Order: sequence, then structure tokens, then C-alpha cells
Amino acid sequence: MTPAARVQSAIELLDAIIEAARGGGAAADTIIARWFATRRYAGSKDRRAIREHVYAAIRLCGEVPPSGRAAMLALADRDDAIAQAFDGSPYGPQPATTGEPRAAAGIAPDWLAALLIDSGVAADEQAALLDRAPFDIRRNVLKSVPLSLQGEPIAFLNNALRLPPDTQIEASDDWREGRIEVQDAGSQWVALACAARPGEHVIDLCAGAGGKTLALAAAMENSGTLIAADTDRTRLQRLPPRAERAGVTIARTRLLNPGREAEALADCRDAADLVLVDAPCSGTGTWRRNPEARWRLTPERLARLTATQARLLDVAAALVRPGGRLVHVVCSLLDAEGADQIEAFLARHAGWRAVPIDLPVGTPHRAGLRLTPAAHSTDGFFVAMMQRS
Ligand SMILES: C[S@@+](CC[C@H](N)C(=O)[O-])C[C@H]1O[C@@H](n2cnc3c(N)ncnc32)[C@H](O)[C@@H]1O
Repeated sequence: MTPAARVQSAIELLDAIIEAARGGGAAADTIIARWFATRRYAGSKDRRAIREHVYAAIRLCGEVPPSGRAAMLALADRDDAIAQAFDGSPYGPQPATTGEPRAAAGIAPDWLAALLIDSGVAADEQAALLDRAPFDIRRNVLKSVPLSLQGEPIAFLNNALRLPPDTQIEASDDWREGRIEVQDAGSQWVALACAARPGEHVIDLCAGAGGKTLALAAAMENSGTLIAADTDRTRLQRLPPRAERAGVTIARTRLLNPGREAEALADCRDAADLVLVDAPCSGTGTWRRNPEARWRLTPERLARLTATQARLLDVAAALVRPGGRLVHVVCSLLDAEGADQIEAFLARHAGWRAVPIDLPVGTPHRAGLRLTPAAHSTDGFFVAMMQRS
């Protein structure tokens, strides 16, 4: 494909991604994968270049752009190679007309950028939310064989390595034998923040496909009980094969009904040493991996998420034994999902208090701790621990 044809392809893909973002359709990655599946003429270099154009345009535009062409023209104003592609050649985009509108550049929609500022996330920290994410792995301490993969160590995080972004780990023996898991350093830190110990009774209330469940099991040295619960059957079904590969024997999945979570966990009432609520959230801390998420978030969606988070904290509280711990985690830097939730929880629940988190990294933030791409080179997280008296 010519450079111009690649740019035209990126425009068409952006149009599909914009439409999906407006209508709640598929994620950008899915749309791109489907698009390439029906265009076999695009070689690997074409695919890489088109993907890069698409993601550069998504990163550039804080608001949903009016069109893929307007987004690409905004990128062209900053990148001569892309500007030259608007040449009217066969399969390429038509030249820009005088005064043709460009999409606005920005970090996030205005309402969301304002909420980030209110949450103490300054403009330079907001910009870092859109950096390229590193590729981190966690060494599984349940396997004693040394790793053959090489990578950069991550300060204070003894079992983590940072690898070159395009490393194909799934072809490695380390991955096949369960000696490593792909996990952002921030996720590894928040799993460690739980301070799960061998022999404990632990509930991972929003376990998804089990990224943190497996890290908790490793911290527990595969001893104790570990319930991995979630309302999403598809995600939860991915956990048992991952656990088997990792040699984790203590994790048991439990599928929950949305709104009736407590019923499925009635046997655990007042019993858990630790409940982790890795809550569904806006994901403002993961824009490095998923920059188009900021086009999908609306004030209404955020309000629904914060209501669910508050409800899940209440469900979790009923599962914790006296003296036990409740850890709230969100991969978001919005206070509405983090520090405000903790204050509201403590106001609703007498007999609970926030306790300090014992980690060598993180920035104290109200009742919890923050990790950010700018300060800690991790995804953005808020984590807080409460203890029942
Ligand atoms: C941030 S993700 C969890 C990621 C996972 N802990 C990990 O480390 O990979 C949030 C999870 O909450 C789940 N969820 C949403 N609503 C829920 C509910 N009412 N009860 C339990 N889990 C819920 C979602 O299905 C999603 O898997």
C-alpha cells in the first residue's frame, strides 16, 4: 500500500471507531482486527502503519472528532508525512480544501478534564495518561524455574520485569509453563497492597479473568481459600485455565448475578480476612492502553459506575470478619471513584476505619494511595484499605 492509501485506510477505520464510540459499539482494537481480517492485501508493515495512524489520531483528540478525516487532518497539521499523503492519488485522501475543519486536539472532553483537575491531576499528569504504556510482566513465584526472558528490573518490585513493547511472550517457554503473567506494574502493586497472607480466606469480588486473583494466590503461597467472583461469565471462564497454567490451586470461581451478589456469597458472610473490590470503573488510569475510552465516558455513565462501586463496597463489607480488611481499587484517578467513595463508605459504616497501605511507592491521596503514569510509570490507580473493628 502507498503511504497515502494507509492514511485513507486510517480515516475509514477512524470513522468506524467514532461511530462505535457514539453508539456504544465495539472497541477500537476489535474494529481494527475485523477490518484487517477482510483486507488480506494489507501486509504487516501496512497494518502497523495504519494502526499507528489510528492510535495517534485517537490520542490527539480529547473529544470525539466529527469525522475520521477531520481527526487525520488535525494529525497532518503536526506531521508532515501525513500532510503529504493528502495528495489525491489513487486510494489516497483528497487534498484538504481551504479552511477545511480539523478535529480539536485535547486530553479529554472538557467536563472530564475539569473533573481530573478537581481530583488534583494537573495538566502535565493528564498528558502522561496518554503516553505509550510499557510492557510489564510478573514472575510467578509459585514456579521455581528461573526465567529465560530478559527485561529491565522495576524498582522495589522484585518479581516484575519491563520488556520491549513488541515482545511476543506467548511463544516463550516462560509463558507456556506459567512462570510469568502479563501485568502492569501498577496492578502488581495494588495486589501487593492487599497484603494477602498464606492461610487467609480471601474474596476477589470483581475478579474478571483473574489478573489480581493470580497475584493474590502467589502472595498467599497457594495456601488458604481464594474466591474469585464476577458477574461476567466470559471473563470468569478465562480464569481456571490461567490458574492451571500458573500452578494456582486455591482459586475457585463464583458467578454473581448483578444486583444479587450478596446471595451468591451468603456462605461467606462475616468470614473473609480480606475482600478485594477491584471495582468496575471509568478506566481514566488506563488511557495509555485504551485512549478511545475517553470518547465513550459520559457523566451519566460515570454516575452509574460510582453507584455500582458504592453498592459493591457495601456488599464487600458484609463479607469481612471483625478485624478483617476491605481493599478498594480503581484504575482511575477521579476522586468520585476513589477517595470520595472511601469517605462515603466510612460515613455509611460505623466500626470501620481507613488504614495506611504499606508500599514503598505511591503518593498518599486522602484516605488512600495513588499510582500514576507520570510519577510511577504505571497505569493510574487509586487504592485504599479499610479495616473492620
Ligand atoms: C477492573 S475489572 C477487574 C479486573 C480484574 N480484577 C483483574 O485484575 O484483571 C472490574 C470487573 O468488575 C466486574 N463487575 C462489574 N459489575 C460487577 C458486579 N456487580 N459484581 C461483581 N463484579 C462486577 C466486571 O465484569 C469486571 O470484570
